[in-house]
Amino acid sequence: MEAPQITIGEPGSFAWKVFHERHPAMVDQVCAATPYGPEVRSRLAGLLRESTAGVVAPLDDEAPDRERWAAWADGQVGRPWRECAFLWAESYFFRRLLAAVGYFTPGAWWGVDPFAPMKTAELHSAATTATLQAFDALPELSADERDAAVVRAAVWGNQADLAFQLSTGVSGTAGLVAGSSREFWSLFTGGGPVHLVADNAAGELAADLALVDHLLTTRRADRVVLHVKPTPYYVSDATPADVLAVLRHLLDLPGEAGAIGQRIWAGLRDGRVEVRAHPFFCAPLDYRAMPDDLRQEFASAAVTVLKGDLNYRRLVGDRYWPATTPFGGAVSHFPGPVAALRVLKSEVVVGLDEETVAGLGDGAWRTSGSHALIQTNPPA
Ligand SMILES: O=P(O)(O)OC[C@@]1(O)O[C@H](CO)[C@@H](O)[C@@H]1O
Repeated sequence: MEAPQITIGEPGSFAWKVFHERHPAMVDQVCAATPYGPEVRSRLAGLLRESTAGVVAPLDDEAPDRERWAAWADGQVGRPWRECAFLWAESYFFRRLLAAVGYFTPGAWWGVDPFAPMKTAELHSAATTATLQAFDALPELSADERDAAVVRAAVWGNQADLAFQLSTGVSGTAGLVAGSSREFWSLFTGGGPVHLVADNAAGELAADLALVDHLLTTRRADRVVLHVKPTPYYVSDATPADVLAVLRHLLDLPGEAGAIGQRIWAGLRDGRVEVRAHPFFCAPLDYRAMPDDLRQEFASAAVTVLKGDLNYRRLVGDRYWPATTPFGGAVSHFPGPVAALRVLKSEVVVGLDEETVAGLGDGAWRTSGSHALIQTNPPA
């Protein structure tokens, strides 16, 4: 029995606040970071008005993905936005934002990532710098400690503004509502291709590259496919350009961060690391609807690792599931062994035990970014 779908029309709900509070602030940030002219700013203002009080308008651009989006928008155009599913609505919002800033239009802003200034600032921030410096502790750790530290970095990197704790004296499990790095590593029983579906650029991506490096150097994977978004998405989501930006940043650093950058660079050149950007990663759909080519890839993977909140929502289904809904049941549609590394930043959660849910109470733990989870579904 499917739980109720999350829509954006419930005043005061998290999804409603994303559209009525987060998006206007984000548009202000985008317009402050790039000198868009009055036409672009007018289109962005119109998108905010439409998405908070109007009906869904069709795409009016000639982008390469237009036909794909026409199919994904079938049945949605003409509906009041407030009736739309949160996942669909926000995904369409970001696709419309790219059109509004001229990302698909030959001209001044063609192919210019409207979120690049924010991603660059985060990559050079004090928090990310501290995270990358903390990589120097990795070689001093035992194998188990390094396993735990690398996973901790990947999980909490999803909080974006967190410099993860590598010292073995610091608990990395504070704020975990489910799972452990031991559970994560138990999925890796020996070699094969690992697929890592990345989330955000900058600091999170740097931690993900450290995880990719660790998977290869510890022979849990003989190759890693790193999936990123084909276009800018949900503000900080990583694109192929962001992978290069983070990799080049690592290469300029001394110590372990630089060494990781060199090993990833070599891995890209010899094929042990591959970057892909399948259109489905910018689709407004959950992973039940993934196309056959992607399904076959994940089915043949030793493990698929999904990073972040949006991937989690797409994996388990963006619904008001009871938090104790078994994770394995919620992800049984996913081909092959799968792991979710996620900071909780929206209301969807499954796979928690009764005691944990009771202990967490009714606070903002679901959306505040204070808690995280590691959940796995091993091979059948
Ligand atoms: O996927 P990420 O980067 O971890 O988080 C994405 C997010 O910030 O955007 C959506 C709401 O705007 C939610 O899924 C979540 O709050």
